Amino acid sequence: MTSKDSESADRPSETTVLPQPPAHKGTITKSGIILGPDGKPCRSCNSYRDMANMSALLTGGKAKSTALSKVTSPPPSERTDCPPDVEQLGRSTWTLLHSLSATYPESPTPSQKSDMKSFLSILSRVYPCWVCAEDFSSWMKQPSNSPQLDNQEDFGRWMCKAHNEVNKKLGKPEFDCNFWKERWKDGWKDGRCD
Ligand SMILES: Cc1cc2nc3c(=O)[nH]c(=O)nc-3n(C[C@H](O)[C@H](O)[C@H](O)COP(=O)(O)OP(=O)(O)OC[C@H]3O[C@@H](n4cnc5c(N)ncnc54)[C@H](O)[C@@H]3O)c2cc1C
Repeated sequence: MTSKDSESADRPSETTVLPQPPAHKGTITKSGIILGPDGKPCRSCNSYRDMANMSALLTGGKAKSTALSKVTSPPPSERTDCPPDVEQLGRSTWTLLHSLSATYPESPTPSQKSDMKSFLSILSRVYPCWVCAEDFSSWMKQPSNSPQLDNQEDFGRWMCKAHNEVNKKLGKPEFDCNFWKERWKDGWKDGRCD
């Protein structure tokens, strides 16, 4: 066995990585606050803003010392090191995901394709916002949405389509995927990223 053979033997083949349900689940309260598996408000599933609004509604504007109010106040403006809410986590994750597509090979090897397919499958199970993970996982499972990994352009456009799916769900404007490379790889033609 060559070192290349043993390397590929250690890797999961494309067919062995089956989509699984997200690893951690919780529930959604009637008031719309997403709880984690521990029954507490899930910080990475809600925005600080939504949790603060909900807390104000529940307490009639007065803060109470409950599990909810402990995570519902927006982070004090003087702090920049608070745990991420669903929006901060999302922005950071999209930055990673689009940057992965921007540096994906033009002609990937079978094992590079397999690695990326595994990564996306695992991400859709372990993403800390469990509702986001569930939706992302079921979207990817549809045959027309399976990751396009034959080359960098296909992957960049697939990632843009995946992100637009979430944008649509959240009522945000869709991004024009013709510009994915300017946004995430080359910089805009106006030179302001140089
Ligand atoms: C896999 C995944 C699933 C998510 N699911 C949910 C969810 O179910 N509920 C929820 O509340 N939040 C979810 N989020 C978070 C959500 O997508 C946003 O990240 C968050 O709301 C912050 O949005 P934003 O407006 O700051 O910009 P983001 O949507 O985070 O985008 C960051 C930047 O990417 C660029 N961009 C936008 N769209 C595209 C695109 N299609 N292609 C290329 N570049 C683009 C823009 O320049 C934008 O400023 C999810 C995030 C991820 C990674």
